[in-house]
Amino acid sequence: MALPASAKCVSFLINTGVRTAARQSSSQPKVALLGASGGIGQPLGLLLKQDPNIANLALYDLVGTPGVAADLSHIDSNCRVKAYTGAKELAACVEGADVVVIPAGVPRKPGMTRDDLFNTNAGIVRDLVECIAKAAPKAFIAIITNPVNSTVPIAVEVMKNNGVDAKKRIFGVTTLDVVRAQAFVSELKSTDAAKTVIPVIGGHAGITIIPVLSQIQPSVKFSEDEIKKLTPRIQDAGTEVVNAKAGAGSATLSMALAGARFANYLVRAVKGEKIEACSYVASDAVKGVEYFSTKVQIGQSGVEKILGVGSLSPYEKACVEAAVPQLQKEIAKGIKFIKG
Ligand SMILES: NC(=O)c1ccc[n+]([C@@H]2O[C@H](COP(=O)([O-])OP(=O)(O)OC[C@H]3O[C@@H](n4cnc5c(N)ncnc54)[C@H](O)[C@@H]3O)[C@@H](O)[C@H]2O)c1
Ligand SMILES: O=C(O)C[C@H](O)C(=O)O
Repeated sequence: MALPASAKCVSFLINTGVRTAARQSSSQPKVALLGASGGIGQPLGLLLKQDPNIANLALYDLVGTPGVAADLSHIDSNCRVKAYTGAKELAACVEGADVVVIPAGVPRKPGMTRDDLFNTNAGIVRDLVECIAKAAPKAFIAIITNPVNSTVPIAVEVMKNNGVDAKKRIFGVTTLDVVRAQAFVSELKSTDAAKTVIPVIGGHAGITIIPVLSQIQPSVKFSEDEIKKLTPRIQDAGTEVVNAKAGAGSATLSMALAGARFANYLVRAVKGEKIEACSYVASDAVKGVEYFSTKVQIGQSGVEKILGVGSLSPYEKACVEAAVPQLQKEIAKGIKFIKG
């Protein structure tokens, strides 16, 4: 028996942890996915193809996009898929996009930090954003490519160099940290994973990842010992996957879910909803750093409100203090890469 259309498309939206307000528009959003043939790109494309909010999906990579697009286009959802391959087709891919999602770049191998990817990935993000600045300056940009703590400032600076103030439209995707926190806690505490909501603040590398377990909804009590075990587990979860994959890359499937969830927030914001979600953005939430992840309110113009870190436990406050110097260094490295 055929599933009703509404049931076909929505399963990955479970536990968005999002509060919504007014819905205004029913336009036909276009999402461009850069790095679409990769470990994240392919399953992310699969999920985006099923998102009923997305009308057009443009797939870009250096290789392989015709095959991925042909495959995805045989799925019976209403979203139209088109392939773009190589730098000459990038502008056409992003032109008219409401949201550009970027997982293009190399992943870690065991023993590497995310910052070790800087030398390769910083240039990739710079060049992609250079083109977006010209062909789609109003697009929301969701950056997955590591090191996110540096690639987001790189993107903002490239836009600035092109005369575009895109600070409010450039988002570092930290949704996987939220997804992991919710998964680990619901497993430990036998709570409903679909209803467990945990903000994760800071950045996206090691000790800059700060799960705010004290703000969990619905309320759950943790012992000090549980908090001291859960926090580093969430901070090191990416490394756990890198080691388990033993040289074959980093998180791709859970990241695809997280990327699709975040892209869904952005598309719905473009269409007129008010979305509250965690993201690493240009922010004044914490003194001494220009970029920080907290819950933000996203609307049609991008980040409308930085919702701040909220009330933190003494342990979480100490985590924020410990994260600031690393964030400062990684943000400065990104800015210097563009400004010289
Ligand atoms: N933010 C997060 O939470 C998070 C989670 C997981 C992975 N990542 C990061 O995502 C990135 C991608 O990971 P992956 O596992 O998909 O890697 P992958 O190597 O499997 O895929 C990367 C894709 O990018 C493409 N690519 C490379 N340079 C390009 C360019 N200039 N233009 C367009 N496409 C280009 C490659 O051809 C490849 O298809 C890595 O940097 C990884 O560290 C981030
Ligand atoms: O850990 C990585 O290198 C990939 C990603 O940032 C993750 O958190 O899984």
